[in-house]
Amino acid sequence: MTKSERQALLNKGLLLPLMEEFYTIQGEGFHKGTAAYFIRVGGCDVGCHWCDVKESWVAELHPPTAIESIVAHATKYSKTIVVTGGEPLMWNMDPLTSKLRAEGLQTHIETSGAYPLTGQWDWICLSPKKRKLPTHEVYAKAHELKCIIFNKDDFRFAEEQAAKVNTNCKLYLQPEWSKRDKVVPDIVDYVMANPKWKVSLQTHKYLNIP
Ligand SMILES: C[S@@+](CC[C@H](N)C(=O)[O-])C[C@H]1O[C@@H](n2cnc3c(N)ncnc32)[C@H](O)[C@@H]1O
Ligand SMILES: Nc1nc2[nH]cc(C(=O)O)c2c(=O)[nH]1
Ligand code: SF4
Ligand SMILES: [Mg+2]
Repeated sequence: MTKSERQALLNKGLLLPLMEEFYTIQGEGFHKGTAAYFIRVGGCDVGCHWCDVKESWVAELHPPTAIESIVAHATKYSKTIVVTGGEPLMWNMDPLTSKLRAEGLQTHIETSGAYPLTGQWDWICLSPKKRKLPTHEVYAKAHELKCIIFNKDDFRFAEEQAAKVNTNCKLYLQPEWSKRDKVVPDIVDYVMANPKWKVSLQTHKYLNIP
């Protein structure tokens, strides 16, 4: 395959830069505790300074992988598939999600929402970032809003984002991992005072699983 043929397939979402795929327990948010197969797609230019997967950022470092092979692996492990990254919405997610759904699998996404929403999703976890805000469409369609708390201004940002999502959207505050000791007491107080929010922890990091 020539370089331009490969690029054309990436542009269509028929190949995706695959960083890793693994079967684990969803650690975060509404589906925390549920066994799920994770597909981590490379490429992200949002640039969160505390990102826990910076190795994902440069798409070219991850092999362009046929979606048929990603789906074939996924079907062996789980009925619940979480597509994450990197920022998965930098790629056209229509072909991957239609193949996953054709196999009867539930499609979940973890996204900043900073790029146009593609794909058919059973669950959208939107985690907005100040540096590159979500699109209007993803606010309307998100099932879960998961705001990361690194400092006190992030509570203000979280409320601003909560005002933009649909009324059925579940609301979560999740401590930034490196600041957890400092911010957890503030999150606890905040959720007790504002019970429309729930706490989300990165439970996989406490369990020492991927
Ligand atoms: C690595 S991101 C990939 C998906 C997408 N780019 C996004 O940000 O939603 C997956 C989830 O981890 C969260 N996350 C990343 N780094 C974190 C950290 N240091 N502490 C807590 N959550 C973090 C993100 O906000 C997001 O909800
Ligand atoms: N166990 C586990 N749960 C997760 N939930 C969201 C994750 C992500 O990086 O998107 C993640 C992850 O990396 N591992
Ligand atoms: S948007 Fe997601 S993957 Fe990209 S830098 Fe931020 S947390 Fe990391
Ligand atoms: Mg993670």
